[in-house]
Amino acid sequence: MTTDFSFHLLGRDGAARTGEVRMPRGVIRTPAFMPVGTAATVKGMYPEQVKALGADVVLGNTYHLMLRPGAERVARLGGLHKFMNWPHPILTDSGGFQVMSLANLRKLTEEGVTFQSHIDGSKHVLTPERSVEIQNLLGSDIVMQLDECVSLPCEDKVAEKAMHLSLRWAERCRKAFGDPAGRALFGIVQGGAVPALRVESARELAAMDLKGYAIGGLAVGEPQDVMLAMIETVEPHLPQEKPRYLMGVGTPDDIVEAVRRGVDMFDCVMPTRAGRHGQIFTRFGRMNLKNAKHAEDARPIDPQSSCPAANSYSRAYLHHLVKAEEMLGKMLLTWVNLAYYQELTAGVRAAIAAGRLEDFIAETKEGWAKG
Ligand SMILES: CNc1nc2cc3c(cc2[nH]1)N=C(N)NC3
Repeated sequence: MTTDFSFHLLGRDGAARTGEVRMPRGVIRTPAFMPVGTAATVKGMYPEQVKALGADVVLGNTYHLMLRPGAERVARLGGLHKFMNWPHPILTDSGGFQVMSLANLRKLTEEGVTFQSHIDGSKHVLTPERSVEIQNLLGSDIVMQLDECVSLPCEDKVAEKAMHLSLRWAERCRKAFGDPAGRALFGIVQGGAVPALRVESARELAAMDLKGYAIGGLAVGEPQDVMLAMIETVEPHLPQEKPRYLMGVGTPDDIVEAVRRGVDMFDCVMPTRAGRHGQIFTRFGRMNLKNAKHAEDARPIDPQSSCPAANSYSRAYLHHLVKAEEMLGKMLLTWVNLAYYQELTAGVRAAIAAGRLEDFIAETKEGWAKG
């Protein structure tokens, strides 16, 4: 077990890469999909199940955990890994995005952001230093810088102001984080949909020599071609030897297209949230089990899937559970989706290692189209 944090490129296929992020709590095989565990739980899943699916790392959220149960309380109880019984790597988001999307009465200044909790209206402050402190209290393995997220579309000068503030906050996070063994601070590239701003952000962050780089401010409703164009703009300015993480992305198609363009890590609430609402992702494409056409379909979702939820329950039964809004329906379909996302990323890793990513993507998209 290593005491350091290191990234090893094990294979390439065009701009796509496969590798390993090695750290004390375990190895993250890339391209990696990180299930979202916002409030110290991957909703509807046992941690043992999440691990058994092949997930090497889960995501936690500073914003949610600082409000409830509180970062100091989690620290007093031994840290987030012990608290949620996930002894493997955890990446925590900094709160930058959630404050903008969830909190009330926000006031943003150079110092940081003050806001009211969406849970009980209590007042809170998040500065770069406090965000790093909270993530340290949680015991996070990969800490994200605090950034200012703008919602798209926005005026260029708004994106520029937010990008420059985020750079100054990255520097403050770097100073507050220091260089603790086995842990990493990732910067977040901002700049809205303005190529020149994105390039400036990437180059300034690369100069800070951080352990990894996220591309943020995307997957906020912009069309896929805008997101992919932004990745192509930023990618050449990010160090080849460090992990790239596309925040909040995405559908299976988003993921394979972003992998093709050099992204290594992903997180998205899509598989868990959609599963709770009866929508699933499979190698045959998407299905909505609310649809009456499944009411008497005795077939499992996918007999070839290794996931019990996909190979041992009829579509009719799952349709019934979804219509009845039964807890088990949410659990089984979350399991189906996370299993597929892990199966897809495992397939991508193997395809890159074998130099056949383009064939794999073509075969995969053919499967989705057949339905
Ligand atoms: C769902 N889309 C999404 N885009 C994101 C973008 C960011 C993020 C989280 C996201 N989620 N977290 C940040 N700290 N900054 C950028």
